[in-house]
Amino acid sequence: MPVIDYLRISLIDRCNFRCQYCMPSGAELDYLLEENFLTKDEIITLLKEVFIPLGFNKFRLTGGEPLLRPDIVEIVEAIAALPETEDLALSTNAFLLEKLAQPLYDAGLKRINISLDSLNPEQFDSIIGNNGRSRWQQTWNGILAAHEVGFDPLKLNVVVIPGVNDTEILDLAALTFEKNWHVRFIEFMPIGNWELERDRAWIPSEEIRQDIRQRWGLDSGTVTGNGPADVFQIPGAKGTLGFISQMSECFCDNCNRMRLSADGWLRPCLLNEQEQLDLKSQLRKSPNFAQLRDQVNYLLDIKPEINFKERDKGTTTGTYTRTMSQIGG
Ligand SMILES: Nc1nc2c(ncn2[C@@H]2O[C@H](COP(=O)(O)OP(=O)(O)OP(=O)(O)O)[C@@H](O)[C@H]2O)c(=O)[nH]1
Ligand SMILES: C[S@@+](CC[C@H](N)C(=O)[O-])C[C@H]1O[C@@H](n2cnc3c(N)ncnc32)[C@H](O)[C@@H]1O
Ligand code: SF4
Ligand code: SF4
Repeated sequence: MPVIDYLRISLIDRCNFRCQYCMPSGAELDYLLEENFLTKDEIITLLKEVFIPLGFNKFRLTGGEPLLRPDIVEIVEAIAALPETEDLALSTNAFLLEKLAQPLYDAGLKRINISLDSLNPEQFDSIIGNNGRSRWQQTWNGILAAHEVGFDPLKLNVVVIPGVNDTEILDLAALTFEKNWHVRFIEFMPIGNWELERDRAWIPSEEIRQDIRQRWGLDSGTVTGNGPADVFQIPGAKGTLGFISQMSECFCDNCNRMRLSADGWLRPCLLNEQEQLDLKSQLRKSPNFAQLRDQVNYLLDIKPEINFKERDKGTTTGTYTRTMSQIGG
């Protein structure tokens, strides 16, 4: 069994985008009250007193859109300053990144993963539900700013939606000729938008690889990461291609992570809504950290059982009550 040392920390459940596959426009979402978000100090206390003593040393900040947190730079700075932190990364849609790239880098963030589902501004706007105002250019500027500041690796996440952006796969893959970027194609998961799942489902990564292989060839590649991507490279390209194939190839055997929601619930598996632990309520009373560590340890012990018993249920019967943005995708 792999070591579980990677915590994905959701900082906020809100977002300035409404991606079709995640929180589609019109979907009724119950947002958390701000007073229920874990504060920077509470996050640091949980890391110091609970997670680091249990062996966690890799952290990813996500959401919702984590750059909407006004204290994002301070949170990065505080986690980066913990001597035990081995890896600190962020997932973002890059809309607010142009101004934040440098401060985040200076605060100690070294890795960044950015959602980018299309190179075509109209298509992009329709996927992210732009509400009448184009978001493409500001997002692209954010990506370029991250590149210029020196984030390396810089990963671009593409959720492939059949009939929508699958025609752009070769264009997106071709970005890796010019730039040392890591373009990752993600199979759409049935979380967040039932309509999309029922209509068009997902495209297996191997089909995408086949298209790329036929056009340019495809070798295996390497890139730093803690996640489930299989990495390849077009011969002669500067960057790499990653494939995240949670639907066609189960990667739960190698699962190394847990998730902490913005309101402080610890979730042992993305696709499982049982056995969650409410850390915030305990933290806000008079916390007994030894007891909290025991409770988290228990979740670590039963995690393999949760993974395998519940994953199939999650992908076929549609029992999720929270979207990726609410869980911390
Ligand atoms: N099924 C499943 N999918 C996941 C999990 N974590 C990430 N993913 C998928 O992988 C995509 C990319 O995740 P990122 O936030 O970029 O993180 P990562 O790939 O784990 O990060 P790296 O450390 O850079 O490899 C997500 O959008 C999900 O679709 C997980 O625990 N389970
Ligand atoms: C929930 S977002 C949060 C961070 C940030 N807002 C962003 O978009 O990168 C994290 C990741 O979840 C992915 N995601 C959301 N819904 C998904 C779904 N139904 N299937 C697969 N990936 C999904 C997004 O593409 C993104 O890469
Ligand atoms: S994928 Fe990220 S950017 Fe898109 S709606 Fe979800 S949280 Fe927002
Ligand atoms: S579905 Fe659950 S067990 Fe599988 S990789 Fe994701 S978090 Fe881990």
